[in-house]
Amino acid sequence: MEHKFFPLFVDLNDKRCLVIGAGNIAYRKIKTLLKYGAMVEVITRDVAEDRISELQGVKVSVKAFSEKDLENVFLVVAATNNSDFNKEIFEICNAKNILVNNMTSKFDMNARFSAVYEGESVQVAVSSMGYPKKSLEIRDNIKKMLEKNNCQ
Ligand SMILES: C[C@@]1(CC(=O)O)c2cc3[nH]c(cc4nc(cc5[nH]c(cc(n2)[C@H]1CCC(=O)O)[C@@](C)(CC(=O)O)[C@@H]5CCC(=O)O)C(CC(=O)O)=C4CCC(=O)O)c(CCC(=O)O)c3CC(=O)O
Ligand SMILES: NC(=O)C1=CN([C@@H]2O[C@H](COP(=O)(O)OP(=O)(O)OC[C@H]3O[C@@H](n4cnc5c(N)ncnc54)[C@H](O)[C@@H]3O)[C@@H](O)[C@H]2O)C=CC1
Repeated sequence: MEHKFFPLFVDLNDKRCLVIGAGNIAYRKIKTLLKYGAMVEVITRDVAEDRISELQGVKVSVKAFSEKDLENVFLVVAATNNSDFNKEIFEICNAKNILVNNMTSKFDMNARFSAVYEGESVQVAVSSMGYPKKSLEIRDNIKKMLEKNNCQ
């Protein structure tokens, strides 16, 4: 369903975040979560991206996902390449009021990642309702503007 999301800055430090799926894009999402201090766990059918196994402090379980895995989880990333399964994960998490991102959809999630500019004393997050290319372009323009005006 297409509707506006509320922009919110969330403290992920020491929060349990569960990533389901372990491919190339999951790797990028995990790196982002780690950057903000999250405790990341991965559940996957197989590890398609080897760099995930090398990440310090990330627990990887090669097993089938079950609803029990959601206990005390703050944020879930549905990161498989199976959009039907990712949608199912979204529906389960949403019903439990768990934050859930879905990397194979524009709408079937309750939390989207954004295109971020990190300055020393400013953070800018851009979302374009599910269209990341547009967000990246706007983020890059904002970055230039802030740097030009010495507003980092
Ligand atoms: C809805 C959302 C859900 C989510 O993943 O959170 C989503 C969904 C999808 N992205 C897809 C593709 C790509 N996404 C990127 C990049 C990023 N995508 C990010 C966010 C979001 N992507 C959320 C909306 C954000 C918003 O509202 O603006 C960024 C900003 C943040 C991040 O992921 O951390 C990060 C940049 C990080 C950085 O560089 O700083 C690239 C480029 C690249 O990889 O280099 C491509 C390939 C090029 C292309 O195809 O555009 C597809 C497959 C489309 C298809 O196959 O057709 C879907 C699914 C779909 O559209 O159905
Ligand atoms: N949101 C975003 O930022 C982006 C999303 N995409 C989308 O991402 C998808 C491709 O993602 P990649 O990471 O390249 O995939 P990949 O093929 O590298 O990895 C898929 C992973 O999902 C796991 N998996 C699949 N089914 C599973 C199941 N039932 N249970 C548990 N794990 C399962 C696999 O074992 C594998 O680890 C494409 O559909 C594309 O549309 C692509 C670019 C960016």
